[in-house]
Amino acid sequence: MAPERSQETVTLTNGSLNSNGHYVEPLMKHPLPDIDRPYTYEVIEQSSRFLLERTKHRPRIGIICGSGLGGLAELLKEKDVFPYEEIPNFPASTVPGHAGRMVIGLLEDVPVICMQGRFHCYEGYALWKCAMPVRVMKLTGVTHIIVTNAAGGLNPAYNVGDIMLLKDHINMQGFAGDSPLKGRNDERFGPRFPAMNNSYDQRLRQLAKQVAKDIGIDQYIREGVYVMLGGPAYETVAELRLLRMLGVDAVGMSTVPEVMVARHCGMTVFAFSLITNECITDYDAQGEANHEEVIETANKRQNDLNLFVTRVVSSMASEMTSANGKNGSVDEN
Ligand SMILES: O=P(O)(O)O[C@H]1O[C@H](CO)[C@@H](O)[C@H]1O
Ligand SMILES: Nc1nc2[nH]cnc2c(=O)[nH]1
Repeated sequence: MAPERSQETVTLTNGSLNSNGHYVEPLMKHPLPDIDRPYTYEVIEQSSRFLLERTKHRPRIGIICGSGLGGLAELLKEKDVFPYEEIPNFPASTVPGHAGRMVIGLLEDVPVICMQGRFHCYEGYALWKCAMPVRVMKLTGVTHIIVTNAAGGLNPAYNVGDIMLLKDHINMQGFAGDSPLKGRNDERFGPRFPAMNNSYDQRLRQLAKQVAKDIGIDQYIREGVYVMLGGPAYETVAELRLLRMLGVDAVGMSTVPEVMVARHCGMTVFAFSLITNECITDYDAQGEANHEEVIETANKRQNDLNLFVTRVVSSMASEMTSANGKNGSVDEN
């Protein structure tokens, strides 16, 4: 139907024609696809308030447990456990090896908030949704985050069972125009254009290397570059060869959105990959990547990793105490 003309403008369902007869789209009325509509600050606040009202702990350290690495959350004392389906606005965890619970409690004596299971974009979630729990943690008072993952070792010097401290990442989805920070920016979280160099805190990497030495696992420690691909398929030989040329050391399907959102809201980040399998870059190789091997390696390395993370958390909390007199807690309990 032809629009009704008035002298100055003509109103259409979604916009108007200006006096030159050009269609003018109304600002902000355009329905955005879900991918461009991250949760508002108020929605994130609702999730964090839900947690704060149900726990006495006030952690400043958050932990995201990667595939098969959720056993760490079992070590927490005086813990409060929140299945994701009970937390307002939380997506559901669908991957084996990801329990799907937020666990808040004491690791040794340090209060921590721990994601026992994370969200991946291959589960069908937008990148901002995969990373939304990081903002929830932020609004509960978290200032330092430990992000862990299971990854394929692409650097030929790496062995299965190694622990690669992330010194950098390649945001492959970003090359294609996707980002967990895409869409409207709310300055209460962070700036429109955040810097991403120095994302992986140097001081925490030093501290972790010292911890590894102290507990006798320094021979497994590596430092390298992680890439996140969308998954869920593992990589082809040609893709892996390309990634190696780009300087990638370990390949996974997570972490980058969480780290970007954490840096955007000013958190200090420490991240590591457990190398759970060797990336196959040889056309004649018989083996194939599979999630069972990933979980099996994670289970085998669980004890070392639990001790490693526990000690890293203790050392971080000591440093935070010296810096501001608080034992890794927003308010002393
Ligand atoms: O990154 P996390 O969640 O540790 O898991 C990794 O392991 C799974 C594949 O085996 C993928 O989800 C990949 O991202
Ligand atoms: N993309 C990818 N993710 C993984 N997660 C654990 N191992 C791998 C791997 O080899 N490739």
